Amino acid sequence: MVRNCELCLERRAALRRPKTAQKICRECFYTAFETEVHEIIIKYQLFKEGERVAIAASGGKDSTVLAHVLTELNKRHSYGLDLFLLSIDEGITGYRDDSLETVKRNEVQYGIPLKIVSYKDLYGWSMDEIVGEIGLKNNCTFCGVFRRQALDRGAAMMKAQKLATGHNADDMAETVLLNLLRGDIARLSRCTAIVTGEDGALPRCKPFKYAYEKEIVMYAYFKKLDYFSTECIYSPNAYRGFVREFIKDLESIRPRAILDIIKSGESFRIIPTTKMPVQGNCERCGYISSQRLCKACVLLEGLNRGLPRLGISKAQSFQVSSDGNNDKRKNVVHERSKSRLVQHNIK
Ligand SMILES: Nc1ncnc2c1ncn2[C@@H]1O[C@H](COP(=O)(O)OP(=O)(O)OP(=O)(O)O)[C@@H](O)[C@H]1O
Repeated sequence: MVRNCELCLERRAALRRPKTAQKICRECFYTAFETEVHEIIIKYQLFKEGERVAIAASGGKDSTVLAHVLTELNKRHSYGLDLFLLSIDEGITGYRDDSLETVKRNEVQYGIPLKIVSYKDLYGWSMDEIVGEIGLKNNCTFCGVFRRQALDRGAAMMKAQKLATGHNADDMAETVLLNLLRGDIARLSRCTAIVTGEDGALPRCKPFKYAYEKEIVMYAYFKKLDYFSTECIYSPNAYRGFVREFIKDLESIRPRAILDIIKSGESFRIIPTTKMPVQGNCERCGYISSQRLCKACVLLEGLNRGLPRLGISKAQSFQVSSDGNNDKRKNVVHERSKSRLVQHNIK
């Protein structure tokens, strides 16, 4: 039996909404989804009028829907935002080159400018080259650390005042559980924040913090948005993948589980005596860091010296010096890598 939409009671129901299990029509789904994002933007004051906002755009479903929805809401509610797309080209042949083609089309479709920044230009290394050195295991560490800085640096080049990413509720729940499983209390206490880095140069926000991945996919599908859906060819992160599957299983039994995990994460309070990292700046590049050198500089130094595991090994058995020459194994310098040493300075 065909039922009418539970919200408008007029049009035919076309889908069951993953978040609420309501049977609704497409139009009511679009309205509900967009209204919820707008309400989150207003409630948490994610943007200020006139702000220049970089939308971190990978070409994937989340950031494509984010670019579409932010462009729409900016017009509809007169936010007065100066939006642009910011993409990082990690240099992954057969993956990022294809997804960047999607972002280039999005630039035309949404009528907002696009800036592309590459790892090769910033660090002297593409991910294809890094994987050639380190192999598949651990390559995500390089990619994650480098991307974080690359987004900040790209946004700074474009004089952005804020960065918006497409992290969704499933990503948030996954991060809460991962930090819990790793016993990473410092990260657990801050990973659910909807805005981070407010004390630094560039605050980041997550307008989709409460949006379900399934709804984002549905939105993109019904709106026929142009996005790229292939998984990264270098992502063998089994532990994260297991947590992801676990959350999907929980969601299938009880959809609210995702929001409840986020709520639990938000409720964690760190007892005041817990030793927390003190934020300072990297001695070499100036980027925010709780260590003398930021993680990107340590990883980069390892690559450039032919010791790619330098910043990966848990024991941190190698001392990294501020001039990069003090290592116990300083004689083991890879000539090819040495020639690539790139000044990595963001000051
Ligand atoms: N290469 C990139 N360039 C710009 N932004 C990126 C890039 N990779 C990731 N991001 C940003 O970080 C967010 C989370 O990235 P993640 O790698 O978890 O991908 P995801 O959850 O599949 O998101 P998406 O569907 O947007 O690719 C993305 O939504 C996007 O805003």
